[in-house]
Amino acid sequence: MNDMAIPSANERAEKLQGMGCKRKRVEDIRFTQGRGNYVDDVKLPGMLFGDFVRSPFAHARIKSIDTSRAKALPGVVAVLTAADLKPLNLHYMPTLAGDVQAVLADEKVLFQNQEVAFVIATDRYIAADAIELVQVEYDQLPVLVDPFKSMDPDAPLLREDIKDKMDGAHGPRKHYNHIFTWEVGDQTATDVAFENAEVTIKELITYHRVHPSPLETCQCLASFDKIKGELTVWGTFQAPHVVRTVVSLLSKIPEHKIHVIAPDIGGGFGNKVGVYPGYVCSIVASIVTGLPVKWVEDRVENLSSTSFARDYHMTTEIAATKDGRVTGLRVHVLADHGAFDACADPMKWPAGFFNIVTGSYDFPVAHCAVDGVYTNKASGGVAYRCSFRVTEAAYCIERAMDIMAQKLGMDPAEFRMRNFIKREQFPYHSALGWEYDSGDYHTAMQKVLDAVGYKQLREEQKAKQEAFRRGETRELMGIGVIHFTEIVGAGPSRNCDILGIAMFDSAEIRIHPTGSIIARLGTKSQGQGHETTYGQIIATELGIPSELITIEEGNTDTAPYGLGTYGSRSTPVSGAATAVAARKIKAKAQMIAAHLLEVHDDDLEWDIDRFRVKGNPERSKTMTEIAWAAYNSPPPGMEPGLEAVSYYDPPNMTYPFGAYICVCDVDVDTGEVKIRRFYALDDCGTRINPMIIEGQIHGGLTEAFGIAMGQEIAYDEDGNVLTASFQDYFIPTSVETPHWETDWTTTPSPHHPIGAKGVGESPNVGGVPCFSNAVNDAFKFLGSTHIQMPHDAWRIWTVAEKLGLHAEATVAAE
Ligand code: PCD
Ligand SMILES: [Cu+]
Repeated sequence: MNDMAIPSANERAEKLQGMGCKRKRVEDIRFTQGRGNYVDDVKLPGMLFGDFVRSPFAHARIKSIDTSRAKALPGVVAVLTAADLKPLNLHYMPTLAGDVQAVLADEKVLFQNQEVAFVIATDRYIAADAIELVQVEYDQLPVLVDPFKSMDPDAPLLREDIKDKMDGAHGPRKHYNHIFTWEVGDQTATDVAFENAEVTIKELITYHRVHPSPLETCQCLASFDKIKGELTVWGTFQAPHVVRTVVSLLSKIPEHKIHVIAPDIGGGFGNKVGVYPGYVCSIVASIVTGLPVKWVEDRVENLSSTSFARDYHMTTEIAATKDGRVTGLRVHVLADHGAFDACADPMKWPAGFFNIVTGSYDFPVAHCAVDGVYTNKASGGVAYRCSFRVTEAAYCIERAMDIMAQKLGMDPAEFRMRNFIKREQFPYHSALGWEYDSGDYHTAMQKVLDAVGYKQLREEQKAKQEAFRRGETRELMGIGVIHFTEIVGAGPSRNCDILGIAMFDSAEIRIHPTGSIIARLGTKSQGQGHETTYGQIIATELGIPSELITIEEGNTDTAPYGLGTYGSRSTPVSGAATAVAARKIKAKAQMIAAHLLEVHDDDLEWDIDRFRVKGNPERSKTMTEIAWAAYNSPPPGMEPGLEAVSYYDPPNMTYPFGAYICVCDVDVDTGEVKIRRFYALDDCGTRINPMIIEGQIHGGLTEAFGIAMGQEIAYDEDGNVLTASFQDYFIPTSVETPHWETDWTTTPSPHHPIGAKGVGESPNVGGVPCFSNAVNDAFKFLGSTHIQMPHDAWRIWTVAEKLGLHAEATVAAE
C-alpha cells in the first residue's frame, strides 16, 4: 500500500472536508425533501391526544371546575385538573430558577391562557371540542401588569402559594411580589466615580417583552409501558438529558427506565429549554391511561404561554470625563418575570450573565443590581437567541454609550474606540467579575468603518440633515454603530449548574473497523447543523473524511450525558469535548501505528490523515489502516477497538465579539424605516464551517430585525395578550428582511482545544442595538436622546409627531 504515491497534502486535506470547509449541511438532504422526523411525525398505535383548558383571565380565583359534560363526550378518555395532580404532588413543578410553577392552576390563575385542565381524547379534534365543554367558574381579581407597580404597598398579591416565603433564592424578599435581588460590582467605588464625574447620563432603557416563536411549536409524546415500568418521551427538547433527570425526580421512575428522545426540532431559539405543563400532563395521562398521549401546542398557545424573552427595564447611568473616557457604570434592572420565575439560568445566576453589561469597554468600576418581580403574565424569560440575558446587557450598554457620545458631542464610533479594552489587556478582568478570554476590538471596528465608508456616510447624513431643515426632504438618515462582547459556553462547573448538575458537556467517538465513525453528543441541534459541523471537527482531528462520520444527538439511551444546546454552548463545550475525545483516540492510534511500522511512538508525526515516520515520510499508516489494525492486530497487551468519550468541563467561557453598522432612512410622515445597509463583522475564533456561520448570522440578524422593528408581546391593562398570533406579532418575511453583508476576523479562544467560540447568538446580541442605534441616530440632531423599541412605523410616526415634525411647512427644530 505504501509504495503507491501518496496524494498531495492539499488533496488529502480537501477530501476530509474538515474545519474551515464550507461543507454543505448534511441534514438538509432530509429537511429539504420533507423527510425530517419531528415529534408530530411519531405516531403510535392507540395514541391519545391531550389539549388544555386555559384561563381567559389574567388573574382570577377558580371557584369550581365541572368536567362532567366534557367527560360525557364520546371519545373523551379523561380530564385532569389540579385536584387529580395534587395527590401525586404534581400540581406544582420546580422551575430551574428555584421557584415552583403550577402544572394545572390550583385555586387561582395568574396569567391569561394559563393551563387549567387537561383533556385527553382519542383524537385532537375531540379533545379541542371537549375543552369547550369544561365549565370553569372564575372570580376575577385585580390584575398586575406594570412591573413598576408590582411592589406598591397595595399591589395585588399574586403568589398566594408562597406568600409566607420570606427568603428568595438570593436573599430576602422585599415584598410579596418580589422574587430576588441580585447585585454585583463595587457600589461604593462606583458611587465615588459618579460623584467625581465631569459628565453623566441617566436613561431608562427598556428591552420589551418578545417571544422566539419557532416554526414548530412545543410538543411531546409520552408512552408508558406498564409491563416494563418504562417511560418513553419524544419531545421538542433542547436539553433531553436534563428532561430525563427532571422526569425521574418528579415521577420517581428510575432514570434508566426513562427514555427521552428529541427527534428533529423545527427551531428552538431557547423556547424549548424549559419544562412545560404539557410535558408533565402527557406523561401523567399516559401513566394513568396506559396509552401513548401526544400534546401539540398551537400558535396562540406557544406565543401566549411558553417561555417569553426579555422584559428588562434598565435604569442606566454612565460617568465619563469631558474628553470621553468612561469612568463608571451603574445599572439598576427591574426584571418582569411574569407569574412564575421559570428562567432557565444556571442556578447561581438569577439574572443570567447580565453582568457582561460593561460590554467591550474598559470601565474601571461598575455596579449592577437586578430586582425580579412577579406580574400577571406568562413566565419564562430564558429564550430567544441568548438565554442568559446577554442580549439585554448588550442593548443596555450599546444604547447608553450612544447617549453618552451624544452628550459629549462625540462621534459614537470614535467614543467606542477610545474606550475599548485593548488587545494587550486580554485576558481581561471586567469590573463586574468576568475574565474575557481574547479579543481585538479595534481591528474589528476599524475594518467595519473602512468597509462601509463611515466618514462619507456621516458627511452624507449631515447634508441630508441640512436639506431636511430647509424642507427639501422628508427623510432622515440614521447610522447605527455598535460593538458587542458575548459570553457563551456555560460553563465552568464552579460557576454553572442546572438543578445541581454541573454544566459540562460530552462527546463519544467510535471508529468502526473499516474506518468510518459514529459520534454521539450531549447537545441537541434544532437546526444549527450539528450533524455537519461536529463531523468536520472529527475529520480534521482524526483524518477521516467527514462524509464517513455519522453524528447522533438527542437520544438519552445512546448519547452520553450532556446539558443540551442553548446559550451557544455546543461549540464551546461539546465542540471541545469532541476534539478532546478525538485526541484520546489519536493517542491510541499513534501507538498502533508505531507497532505496525515497528518504530517508537515518538518517531511518528501526524500528517493530515496518517502517522508517518519522521524523516521518512514514505513510511506511514493512514487512520483507516490503523482502525482496521485496532480490531485485527492491536499491539500485544493493548485492548482492541478504537473509541473514546470526553466529558468536558470548560475552564472559562468564550467571549465572541463583533462590530456592526446599520444605515437606515426614516420617512417622518409615514414613520417607515428602510434599512439601506447592514454590515456585520463577527469574530467567533476558529471557524468550523464558514457557510453555517453565515447562515447563523443571517438568521440571527433577521430575528434582531424583527425584535427591534416590530415584535412585541403586549398586554392590555386587564392582562389580555394583544399579540398572540402572527396577525399581530411581527415575523419578518423575505419581503421586509434587509440584505446582510457579513465579514469576520479570527481571534481564537486561548483555552478552547480548537480555539473556537460560539456564534449562534451573536447576531441577535449585536443586531438589536444596531438597528435601534440607527433609528435613534436619525433623530439625534433634533434633540431626541432615547426612543423606545420596537421601532414600528406607528411608534416612529409618534416620535416625529412629538418632535413637531408634522407641523406645517418645514421644521423649526433647534
Ligand atoms: N466557531 C464556530 C462556532 C459555531 N459554528 C457553528 O455554528 C452553529 C452554532 O454554534 P454555537 O454558537 O455553538 O451554538 P449552538 O449551541 O450550536 O446553538 C445554540 C444557538 O443556536 C442559534 N441558532 C439557531 N439556528 C437554528 N437553525 N435554529 C435554532 O433554534 C437556533 N437557535 C439559536 C439559539 S437561541 Mo438560545 O436557545 O435562546 O440560548 S442559543 C442558540 C453550529 O452549527 C456550529 O457548529 C461554527 O461553525 N464555528
Ligand atoms: Cu447567551
